[in-house]
Amino acid sequence: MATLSKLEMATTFLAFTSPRSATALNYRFSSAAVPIFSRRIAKPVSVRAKPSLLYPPVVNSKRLRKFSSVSASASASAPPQTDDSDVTTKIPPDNRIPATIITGFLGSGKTTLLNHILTRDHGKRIAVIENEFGEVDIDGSLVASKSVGAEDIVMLNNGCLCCTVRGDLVRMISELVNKKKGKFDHIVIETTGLANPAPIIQTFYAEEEIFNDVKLDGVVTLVDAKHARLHLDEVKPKGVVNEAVEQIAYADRIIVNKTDLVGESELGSVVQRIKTINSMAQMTRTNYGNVDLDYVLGIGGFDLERIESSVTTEDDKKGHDECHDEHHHDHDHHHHDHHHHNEHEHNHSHDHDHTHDPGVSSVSIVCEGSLDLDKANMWLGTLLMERSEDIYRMKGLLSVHTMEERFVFQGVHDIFQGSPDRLWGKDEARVNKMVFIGKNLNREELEKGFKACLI
Ligand SMILES: Nc1nc2c(ncn2[C@@H]2O[C@H](COP(=O)(O)OP(=O)(O)OP(=O)(O)O)[C@@H](O)[C@H]2O)c(=O)[nH]1
Repeated sequence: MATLSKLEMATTFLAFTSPRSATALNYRFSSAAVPIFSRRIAKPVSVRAKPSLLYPPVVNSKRLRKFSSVSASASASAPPQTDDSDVTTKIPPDNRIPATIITGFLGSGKTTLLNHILTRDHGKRIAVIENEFGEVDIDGSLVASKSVGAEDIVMLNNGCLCCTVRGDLVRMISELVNKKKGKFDHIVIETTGLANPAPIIQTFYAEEEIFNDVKLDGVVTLVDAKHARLHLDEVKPKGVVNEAVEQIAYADRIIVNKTDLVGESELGSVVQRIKTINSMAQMTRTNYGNVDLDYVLGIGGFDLERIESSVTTEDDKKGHDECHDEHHHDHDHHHHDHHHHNEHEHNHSHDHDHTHDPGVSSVSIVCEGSLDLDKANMWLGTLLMERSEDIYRMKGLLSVHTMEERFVFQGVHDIFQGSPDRLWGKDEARVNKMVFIGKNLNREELEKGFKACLI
């Protein structure tokens, strides 16, 4: 894993560069970086004492595709790197091999979907990585491997991708890339039904040898319409994650499968429940994983240039003059969830004011206006530092005062990617849009923090 030099480190987190020189950057807020942030944030008097997320310095183009970790040994007093060149680079083209993670609870239909993908005529050569517990006859379950499709099917056995065999996953992907580059166009990874997708997602950012050649295209989560509620509502002992909830929380696309086994109202209730957890993902309903392949391959769920589609809600399309008040939702008191989702019902008469949701939920903020750069850096930087464990995913599109371009960002826990994208239109309303998915999200706190950054 690459480590930033002291100079790079200092300039990475300080807001010295001109807006024109801003370009894409990936960060990981390693625990080692925390003391540095804490020290700086404790002295907010100095501009230097603030982490800069929104105006990252120019980094050389190779760096753009490299993941960098931050070391605590860096000196905060290193001179700033300035670059006044007229850098027009925005988000550079990304030619890395896309990889899709297919996850979902036990029996939800992951292998069925994989077979569907492999047997369809899409012209893509797909390498498959299967993760199963125990001795499983791969050819038995993956009928497609006998016919057309899979260029390579490799198997990770005896362990869960999220823990013991993560090193094997890295080796496998590296081997695929080194030995078979050019022979396949896409990698599909099927996880076990009990996997938590987070460590798998993080592998794509944390391992430099993977990050440079392979990009995460998206997380597709299968949900068994018949049994989902049972799994989602299962009360786990304190500190134990509910895998079914986690799998939905990290998803870019959700496939509610096995709809032939349930009635409309049961299906509607499952769909509502899913939306409380993840309001960002697109959702579809089907049987036997029968979906368009475009729905699962080529998603761009982690691409900065495709942030807008995930943060644009139905309400946004109708226009808005002021900040959305996302607490206008129906609340489900049987569980700890609140319905922070796009197809929400406007309920102005609610008399409860829960601000702290102990479950996994989504919070969206949509608000017109421009942000003060320093304040926004401080807010996002602090949020990442203090709440990254709880914030599973976030995506946003911001309007920063003095910045002609929109600023787009996405994050998974302590991994943050941000970049200016296109220019704001002359008559375009400068609307900020953000979605957070995570645990213990306090909507009011998030909204208050954001609003305090507005000019
Ligand atoms: N009725 C019905 N059965 C389905 C549907 N999709 C898949 N199945 C069946 O459900 C069973 C489990 O499907 P799989 O594709 O093996 O599920 P999986 O998620 O890979 O299962 P695990 O690997 O055990 O986690 C199989 O018998 C499938 O044929 C569906 O939409 N409706």
